[in-house]
Amino acid sequence: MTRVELLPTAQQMREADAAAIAAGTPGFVLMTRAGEAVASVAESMVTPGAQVLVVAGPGNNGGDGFVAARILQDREYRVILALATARDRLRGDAAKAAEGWVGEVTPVQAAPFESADLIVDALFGTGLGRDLAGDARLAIERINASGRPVLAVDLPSGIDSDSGEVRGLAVLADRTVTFAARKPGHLLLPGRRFSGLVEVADIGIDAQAPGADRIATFANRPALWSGALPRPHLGSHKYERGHTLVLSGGATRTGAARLAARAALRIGSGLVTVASPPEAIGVNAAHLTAVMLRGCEGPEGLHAILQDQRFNALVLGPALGVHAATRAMVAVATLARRSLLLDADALTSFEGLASEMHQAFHHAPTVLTPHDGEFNRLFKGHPDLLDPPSKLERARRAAAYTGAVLVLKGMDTVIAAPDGRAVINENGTPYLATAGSGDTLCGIIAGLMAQHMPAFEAACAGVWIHAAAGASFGPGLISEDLADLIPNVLSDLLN
Ligand SMILES: NC(=O)C1=CN([C@@H]2O[C@H](COP(=O)(O)OP(=O)(O)OC[C@H]3O[C@@H](n4cnc5c(N)ncnc54)[C@H](OP(=O)(O)O)[C@@H]3O)[C@@H](O)[C@H]2O)[C@@H](O)CC1
Ligand SMILES: Nc1ncnc2c1ncn2[C@@H]1O[C@H](COP(=O)(O)OP(=O)(O)O)[C@@H](O)[C@H]1O
Ligand SMILES: [K+]
Repeated sequence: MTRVELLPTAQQMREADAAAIAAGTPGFVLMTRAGEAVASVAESMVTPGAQVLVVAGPGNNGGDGFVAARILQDREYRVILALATARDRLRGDAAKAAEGWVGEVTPVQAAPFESADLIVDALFGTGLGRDLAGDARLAIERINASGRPVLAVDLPSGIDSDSGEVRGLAVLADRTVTFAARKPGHLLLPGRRFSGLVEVADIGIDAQAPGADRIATFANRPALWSGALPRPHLGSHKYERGHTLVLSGGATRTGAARLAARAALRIGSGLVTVASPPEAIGVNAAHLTAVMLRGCEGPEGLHAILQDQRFNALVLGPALGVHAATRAMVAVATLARRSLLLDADALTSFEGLASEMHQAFHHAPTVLTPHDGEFNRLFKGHPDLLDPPSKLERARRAAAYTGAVLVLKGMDTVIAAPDGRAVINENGTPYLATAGSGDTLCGIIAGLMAQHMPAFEAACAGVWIHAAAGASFGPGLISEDLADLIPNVLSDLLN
């Protein structure tokens, strides 16, 4: 929890590997340490003397498998080594590791998958370069059909290290031992689901320095943003803690705004006002206490309210309606240059009109919070933003395109900044998939921005706090609960 966790790309791992070798640790020593780590986790998964099937591929991932096989054999496990390539095609350290294996080498077609007590998947790791076919694919089909416990070396074979995508087919592992650092593919779906429990083994490589491409991806941990969390001081007055304005929908669609407003107040925004269309004033008034209420009719109404400079953060979108008036409100809010959060209908109103958002948000802190459906609608007609199979890449490109911080929601929420920084969240719970939970997230993030937290940090913190609040409640969670769970999460973070 206390350290920032960089998730290196496969390329950054190769650079870190080369740096360790240049600093005096031979590649074969790194491979030996990797194989030792695999062997010790394997031992923890079986009883003494168990039958372990190591399935090795053509590269260094296979090399790690050969080392692990030798160690387990020395420790008197019954090891069978199945190789998914011709032995004479092994090169470099992998060939050297294979020389250390004195047992038989079984072709994968003949390997006893179903009778193994444990299968060690050492087919492919960070070097997977294309969709699977041939012997390797057959081996994965057999592993998955066997029903036996599986330990993956570095990554479940078939999972793309950078994107978490399945390249044709992938091993469904119970556990994964990875080296030096987790990779984005361990946190992004579907890779996260295929990886099982992931352990990181220190093999003497420093993978925490971004590589030459400088594009850094991090796991969402408090260490990234807790220093920027707002902390009121003795002399703080409420206006210093910001004033969040949340736009309400019409008479039958007011709940979303109130959920966001309450969350903004709980996260510490000094004041929160719901701006309501005249016909919904009554229903909003009946439900609001600490949150204030103002009448607001359309874009002109919003323009008039924003003459008061103290409104410094806005939530626009939840239940506002999909129409031109919502687009006009977004234009008013953008011109007003306040911290701005756009969600739901504010995004869907721009369906097929994303070009109107091109570089629109560079002038003030702006956060967009689409789920996949909203993202796909918003960027319809922009294959460069929609087509990359990697969620990380889609979010990064959309952030660069709009100039806003992009929060692409889901179980593996990605937060991307226009400058290329990106963060993957992992502390959520499926209980957050409940009506109104996204509205609460809007209020949390806007409330943090109202307190002058920078947009990217506010988005990362907001996503984490929202998820921690949901997870702390668990079964039965409804979105009305979420705001009131924030204080406990906050006090853990601030103390
Ligand atoms: N970096 C480090 O710090 C350390 C890394 N270590 C370990 O090395 C692993 C990375 O090794 P790696 O680079 O040799 O790649 P790896 O994953 O074995 O696969 C490459 C091979 O697969 C082949 N191939 C690719 N796609 C294919 C496909 N679809 N279908 C069929 N073949 C395919 C490809 O062949 P080619 O593309 O050349 O035809 C090549 O032969 C890493 O995950 C970790 O376990 C540790 O030892 C210690 C330190
Ligand atoms: N399976 C899941 N695991 C973790 N978080 C989830 C899951 N499903 C949804 N969420 C989170 O719940 C929230 C739902 O938001 P959204 O889809 O906008 O719902 P709504 O419009 O009903 O408020 C998002 O923050 C999303 O990341
Ligand atoms: K593997």
